[in-house]
Amino acid sequence: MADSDLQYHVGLSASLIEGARYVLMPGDPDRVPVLSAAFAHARPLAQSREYRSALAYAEDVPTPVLILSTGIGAPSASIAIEELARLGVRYFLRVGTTGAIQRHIALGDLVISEASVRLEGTSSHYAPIEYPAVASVDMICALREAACALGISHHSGMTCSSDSFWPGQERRDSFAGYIPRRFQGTLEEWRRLNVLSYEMENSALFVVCRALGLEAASVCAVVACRWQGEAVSHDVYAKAKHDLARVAREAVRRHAARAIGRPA
Ligand SMILES: O=P(O)(O)O[C@H]1O[C@H](CO)[C@@H](O)[C@H]1O
Ligand SMILES: O=c1cc[nH]c(=O)[nH]1
Repeated sequence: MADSDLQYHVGLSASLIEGARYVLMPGDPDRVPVLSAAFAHARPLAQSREYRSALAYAEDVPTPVLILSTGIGAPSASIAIEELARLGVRYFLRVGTTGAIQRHIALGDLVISEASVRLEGTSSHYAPIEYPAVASVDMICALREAACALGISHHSGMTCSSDSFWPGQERRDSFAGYIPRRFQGTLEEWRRLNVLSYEMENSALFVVCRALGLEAASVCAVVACRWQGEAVSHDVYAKAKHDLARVAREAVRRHAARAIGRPA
């Protein structure tokens, strides 16, 4: 493919990503070097808007692994999926942060999302609201196995993806204490429905990928415990991001070992 396939937003082309089939997708561009460091070799690729990228190599993964930040929120994540799919990427793993709403989940634990509540608007541009936002079973298995093998505390289950950080996640410290009526009491409702945590991109990732025939999953580090307060812990994140990177890399290795031989 010629460089005319340079994708408008992510600033990448097929030749730049060297046939990568997997992408690790953090929200925060600063997580790209952290994820890169989990691989034996990695090099920066491009920086375009919120999309910072690197290409990583692992001896036991047949193609390079792309790492690309998506910024905050579902619209920019959906743009990244569309543009990378055009370049041949097929497996999309979000490597994010999240706020727990269940009391048995501790700061620094990882949450593997099996499915996510669609409290965002982007996914409805791809499929009606009745369409479930579910992750790839094979990728969930690879994530669980990776976390177990590395001895990293983790949970798997439902998450909730909100278009806003404050009202949609019913944060009591929102400016002027403003939470619209439709979100009042929702944190407790999701908690009683066994939702594990809030973040902002999972459901769009799962719906867009399912709709387009791609595979997706998500692992997030818990940086807030909402029954303890609204604060997000930088100290916890500083340690947990390395656990996230190790689990992501090991999950790709395990998934790729099984995916070899599958039709492209
Ligand atoms: O840390 P990342 O991956 O950005 O994920 C979470 O953090 C951001 C909000 O602070 C949202 O993008 C949310 O989903
Ligand atoms: O509470 C949190 C923490 C991280 N990301 C979110 O969206 N919410």
